[in-house]
Amino acid sequence: MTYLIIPQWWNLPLYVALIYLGATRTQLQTHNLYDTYLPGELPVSSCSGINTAARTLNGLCNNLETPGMGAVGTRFARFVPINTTWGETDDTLYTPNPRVISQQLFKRKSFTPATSINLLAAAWIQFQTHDWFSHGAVNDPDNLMMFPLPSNDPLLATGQTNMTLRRTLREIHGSTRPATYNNINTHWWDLSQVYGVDEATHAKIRSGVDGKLLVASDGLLPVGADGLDVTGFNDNWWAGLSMLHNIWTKEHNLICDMFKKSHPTWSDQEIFDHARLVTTALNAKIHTVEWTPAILQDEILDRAMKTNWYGLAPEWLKSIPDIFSQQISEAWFGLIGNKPDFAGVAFAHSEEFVSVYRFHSLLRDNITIRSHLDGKYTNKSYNIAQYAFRGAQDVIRGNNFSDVVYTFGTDYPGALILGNYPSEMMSLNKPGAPYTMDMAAIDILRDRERGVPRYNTFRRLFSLIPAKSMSDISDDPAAVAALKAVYGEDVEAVDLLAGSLAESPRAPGFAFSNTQFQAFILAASRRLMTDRFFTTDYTAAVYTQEGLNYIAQSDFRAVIGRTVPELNASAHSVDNAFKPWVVPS
Ligand code: HEM
Repeated sequence: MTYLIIPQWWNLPLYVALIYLGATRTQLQTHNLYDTYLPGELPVSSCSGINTAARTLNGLCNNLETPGMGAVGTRFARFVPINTTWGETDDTLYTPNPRVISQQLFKRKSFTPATSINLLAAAWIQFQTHDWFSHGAVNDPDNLMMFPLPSNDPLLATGQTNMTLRRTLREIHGSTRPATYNNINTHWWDLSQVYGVDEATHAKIRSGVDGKLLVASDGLLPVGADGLDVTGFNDNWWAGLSMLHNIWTKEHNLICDMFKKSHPTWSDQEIFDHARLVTTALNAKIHTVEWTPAILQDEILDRAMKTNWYGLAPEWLKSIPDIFSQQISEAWFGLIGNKPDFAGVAFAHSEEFVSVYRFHSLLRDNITIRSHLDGKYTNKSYNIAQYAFRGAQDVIRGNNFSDVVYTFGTDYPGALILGNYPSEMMSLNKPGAPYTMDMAAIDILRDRERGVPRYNTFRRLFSLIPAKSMSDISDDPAAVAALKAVYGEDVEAVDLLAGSLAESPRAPGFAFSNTQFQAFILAASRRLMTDRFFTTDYTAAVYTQEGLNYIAQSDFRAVIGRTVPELNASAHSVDNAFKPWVVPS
């Protein structure tokens, strides 16, 4: 297939643009899927004795032919050829100095808001990434990366001279193949951040009655000895995550009530399994047809995402026989309930996918709680140190839950641009971590360490036109000057995150760059089209018709209205719950 790159595809007429995005997905499926397992390396598992009509905790047996695919602890795949993923070595690993990039290029001097979305949208994407992936918080204590602080660094005054970071835990395959990294969560889109991926965690979150998850007497998640909410996955915790885990726990429990009523003889486990399927699919639908069109506010994107879920065909034409090729069928009928599509490569998230979601600039320096009754700010304000980790509880339980959710619905996150990375994230003290973290420097170093290509190589490998000079990256002279101050004229040295934050033009309404969007095109479809529970088994026999109807009839506004009824009207003041809610004047 001949593929023609159209840099500003968003200027094409709607249907031409949709065809172009479809062709781009095919191009990427052909050139950007690389398995990191050699044949026979993936541990063999069996599905005998497993209820294959339900999602498993560890992700085993989603794929019945290859039961281990996407399971907890399996390797990240790659979106770029394996021989390009060696990971940088000392001669380039620390160049330019990650701390210089952090302080000169990324650091927020004043807050620039992203005014097309609300703070819910920021918490939401981290909540989703915790479903899809994590390299884990442990890292390798015996293998450190270390680089000197730049000569003008204020930290030198404290006596600190270097910055240290533990390497990511990895599997080394000798000198012929690059190291690989394991996902400590399941790769599947299965809401594992809510349900957990192992028996011990899962046992703590179940009530044991009618399929429901455990909540405390105030209706919110219980708190563990570590001061964090008891839920499936609570790493890098903050108020936004606590809020969403609470909402989805409540939603799960409401779905249990529905099933208990219609199937009074079902056991706790039967209700749980069905409620998990429905809750998970509803979450995936909301992400696909609501969150994405909010963060990428463009008519083409809106249609493309709805096509992914529903297909282009009107309902009355959906009963015609599917005699089409896979691609036409996916566009006509949608991915959901269609045949699975692996494009010849086993499913797993990739390192490159992790990298394009380094969205720490979305975080606000302060969250000030508003009253949902009159929209006015209260005197309760929390900086990052106060709203992160154990501080999440102070926000969630120190206020009315409805006021917290209202605050997230009405306030803006930060824009994903240069110079807007919260400075508190550059001196982050995570409980249990061996050092204070400069998250901006870490974002840069992790990509280099894991062999994620720098910006221009990334563009080349993703069928995008590479930049010839800094001014090809951005049409904003200030951004170009900032890039040059750190990278000189060396456009090949620009890191993926730096180039992405600097990049313009963007499609109007896009909160992130077209370079990041290219990886998104591939991943957004793939996590749906490879999952048995979104394809072959998206049926009434597995979900129940009642379950399918529930998913079809719900959006995030409805979820908020059900789980926090006081906010029903506020959530419905907008056509999409991720757009800033209308505050009464
Ligand atoms: C206060 C809130 C947050 C805190 C405390 C936090 C903290 C962290 C920490 C400590 C890491 C691991 C650093 C390392 O590699 O050593 C990390 C990684 C990451 N964070 Fe955040 N983060 C927050 C919010 C967010 C948000 C809103 C996003 C948006 C998507 C995000 C996306 C990521 C991604 C993609 C990674 C890489 C994960 C991996 O390597 O598997 N984070 N964060």
